[in-house]
Amino acid sequence: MFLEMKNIRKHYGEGENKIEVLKGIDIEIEKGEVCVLLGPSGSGKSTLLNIIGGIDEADEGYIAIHGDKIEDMSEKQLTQYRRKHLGYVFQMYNLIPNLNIKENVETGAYLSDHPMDTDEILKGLGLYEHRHKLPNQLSGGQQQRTSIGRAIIKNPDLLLCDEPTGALDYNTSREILKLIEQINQTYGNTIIIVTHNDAIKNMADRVITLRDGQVRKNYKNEHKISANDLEW
Ligand SMILES: Nc1ncnc2c1ncn2[C@@H]1O[C@H](COP(=O)(O)OP(=O)(O)OP(=O)(O)O)[C@@H](O)[C@H]1O
Repeated sequence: MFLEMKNIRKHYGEGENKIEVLKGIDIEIEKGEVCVLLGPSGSGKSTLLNIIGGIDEADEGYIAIHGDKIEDMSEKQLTQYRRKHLGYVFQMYNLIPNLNIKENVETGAYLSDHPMDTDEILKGLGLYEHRHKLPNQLSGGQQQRTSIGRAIIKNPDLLLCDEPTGALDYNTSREILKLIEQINQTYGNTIIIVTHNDAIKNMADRVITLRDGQVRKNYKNEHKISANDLEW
């Protein structure tokens, strides 16, 4: 199993303010799967993604990648894990405003052992001609493509996408989802997409729904369609 989560629990606050955000999550994801994580606002999706990403810590339970438990890792190993295995795509792109598009993509290669060629990535993303521009000179879709470039330049085993289309219109969203699909097909990386958009589950290999900090549904999608055919 590529990614295994077992009895993940997480709370925030103490006493009267204590909220149980994740109440014992068990999930297994195979290598190369596109997994869509759905659930209402506040159900714990981003918290779970941040725990998988090693940015937040669970109170209980464990996450193992390739059989290596994250909780057993030293700070140094955790840094290695983030560096080697993980790419992160955020809803609001989080680009560095005073670096151009090429430089923003290159920040993702920092400290990576075998980064991919930046120009190749820029060409694949349709950003090559814009490479010398600053983020605020590009559309939302182009900025999101830049942030995807930054996440994939180190060719991560695991690509985590938190509402990657949340700020985009229908056509641009579909373009971004097609890009994510193409990355999965080309590099075989495992991809987790957190979204509010129910339609995106149709392009997934695995669909997981959270409600109130628990897994409500977890199934393999036998009738996967291409991102190009998604409608909402
Ligand atoms: N750092 C934090 N401190 C306190 N409470 C938090 C923190 N992060 C998240 N929460 C709370 O945990 C709950 C789950 O939040 P989370 O962001 O994981 O949900 P979500 O399913 O991703 O929601 P959304 O779809 O709105 O992004 C919410 O009630 C939120 O207010």
